[in-house]
Amino acid sequence: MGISSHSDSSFLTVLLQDQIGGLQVQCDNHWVDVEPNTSALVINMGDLLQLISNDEFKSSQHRVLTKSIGPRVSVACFLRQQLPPENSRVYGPIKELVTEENPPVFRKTAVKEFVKYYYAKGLNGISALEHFRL
Ligand SMILES: O=C(O)CCC(=O)C(=O)O
Ligand SMILES: [Fe+2]
Repeated sequence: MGISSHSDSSFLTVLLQDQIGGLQVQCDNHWVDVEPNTSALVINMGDLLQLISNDEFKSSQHRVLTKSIGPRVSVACFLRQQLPPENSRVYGPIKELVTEENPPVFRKTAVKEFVKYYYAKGLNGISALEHFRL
C-alpha cells in the first residue's frame, strides 16, 4: 500500500521496514529513497516536535510508492499525545526555546484543534502546522 506526501502529526514516529522499499523522504524539494535496511529503524520527526521546538526540528515530508514486486510490510509506532476527547492539553513552542530574539513562530494549539485540522486537511503535501504559524 502506498501513501501520499505527508508529515506525521506525532512527536516522533518509529518505522520498522521490510526489504521491499518504497518509502521516500523529501529533501530540498527532491524525493529521496529510504533504502530498506531490515536491521535498522527509521525515525521520522513529526509536526508536534516541530511545534514545541519552535521550528528547531522540522517534521519530515514523506510518502510511500507502491511497487509491483510483492506485498510490503511496515510497522509504525507513533509517539504522540492521547487523542481527543480525552486530551485537553495545549501545545506551543517550549519556553526554553523562546527568547526576544527568537520569538514563537507557532501559536499555542489544543491537541483537539490540531488533530481536527490535520485530518480535515487531508494528505496534500502541505504541513498542517502552517495553519498554526504566527
Ligand atoms: O508505510 C510506511 O513505511 C510509512 C507509513 C507512514 O508514513 C504513516 O503511516 O504515517
Ligand atoms: Fe507517515
